Amino acid sequence: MEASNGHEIPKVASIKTLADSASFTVELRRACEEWGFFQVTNHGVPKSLMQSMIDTCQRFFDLPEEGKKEFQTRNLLDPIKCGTSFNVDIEKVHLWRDYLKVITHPEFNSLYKPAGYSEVSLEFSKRTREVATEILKGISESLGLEADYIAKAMNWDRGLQILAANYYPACPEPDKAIGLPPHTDHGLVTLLIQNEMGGLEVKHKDQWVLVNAAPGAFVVNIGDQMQILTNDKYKSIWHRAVVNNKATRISIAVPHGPSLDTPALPIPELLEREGQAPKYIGMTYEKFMELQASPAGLKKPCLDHLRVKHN
Ligand SMILES: O=C(O)CCC(=O)C(=O)O
Ligand SMILES: [Fe+2]
Repeated sequence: MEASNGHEIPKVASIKTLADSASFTVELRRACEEWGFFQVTNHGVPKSLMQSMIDTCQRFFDLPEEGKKEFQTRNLLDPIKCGTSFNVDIEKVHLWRDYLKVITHPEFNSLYKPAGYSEVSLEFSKRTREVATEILKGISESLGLEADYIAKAMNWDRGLQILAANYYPACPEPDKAIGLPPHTDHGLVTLLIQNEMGGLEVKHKDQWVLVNAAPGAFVVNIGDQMQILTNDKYKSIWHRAVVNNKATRISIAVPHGPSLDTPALPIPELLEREGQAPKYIGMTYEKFMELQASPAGLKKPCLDHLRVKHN
C-alpha cells in the first residue's frame, strides 16, 4: 500500500453558534467543495460520552465469539449485525476488520450486552444526530437554501441513522492487509469518531491522505445522496481505512441518510440557478443501499448506475 502523509482536513468550528455565524456557512461551503471531508469541533457532545461509546464497543468486540454469534446475520437492513470481513480464501488483500452495525433511527435498536451498551449508545446516537441535524442545516444554507430544505425534502424526521463500529486489531503485516477498502458512503452525511489510532485515508486530488483529526472532533463526510441532491457540487469522497502493527484501532462511523422510501433527486432550485440539467435519476434510499451491496454495485460505483446519459 502506498505511503501517505498526515494531513489536516478543514476544521469547521463552533457549530453551537450556527445561528449567529455566517462564517460557519462559508467555512462549510469551502470544506464541502474542496474536500468533502471536514472536522467539526465545539459541537457540544462531551468527550467523555465519545470515549464511553468507544470503550463500550471495545467491550463488545472483546466478547467471546460464541457471545456474538446471535448477531451474525447477512441481511442488509437487519437492525443489528456484526461480522468480520476477513476472508482469506477469496481476498487478495486481506480485510483486517470486525464490525458491528446497529440501526439507531428511526427506531432505536440496541444490544443487551455488554453491560452499559444500551444507555451509552442511546445517548451517543441522540447527541450525534443533533450534530448531524445542525450540519445538514448548515449545508442547506451553504447552498443558498432554507435551513430546513434538505431535511424536509429527505424526510429527515424518519431518516436512517446507523451506528457502525469498526474494530481493527494491530496487524503484524500492515502492508499486506487493508482495514476497509476504498468506498463512498451511501447516505447524506457520516459523522465519525475514533480512538487515538489514526488510519482513515481520503482521496484528495488523486492522492490518499491520512486524516489527522483533533481530539474530540467529529470527522464528517459527504455521502452519495448529498452528491445527487447537489448535482455533483458537493461530492461523496472515496475513503479507506489502513491498519497498523502497533495497537488496535476502533472507529465509529455514524451514517445519516434520508428515510428508506425517499428518492434523492438533484434540487430543482439549484439546477435552475446554475442552469444545469439533472445528472441523476431518482432511486429510493433503500434500493440505493441494496444496489451498493449487490455485485453490480461492487463492479462500478453506485452513483454511475444512476447517472443520466447525455448523448
Ligand atoms: O475506520 C474508518 O476510519 C473508516 C470507516 C468507514 O469509512 C465506514 O465505516 O464507512
Ligand atoms: Fe465510510
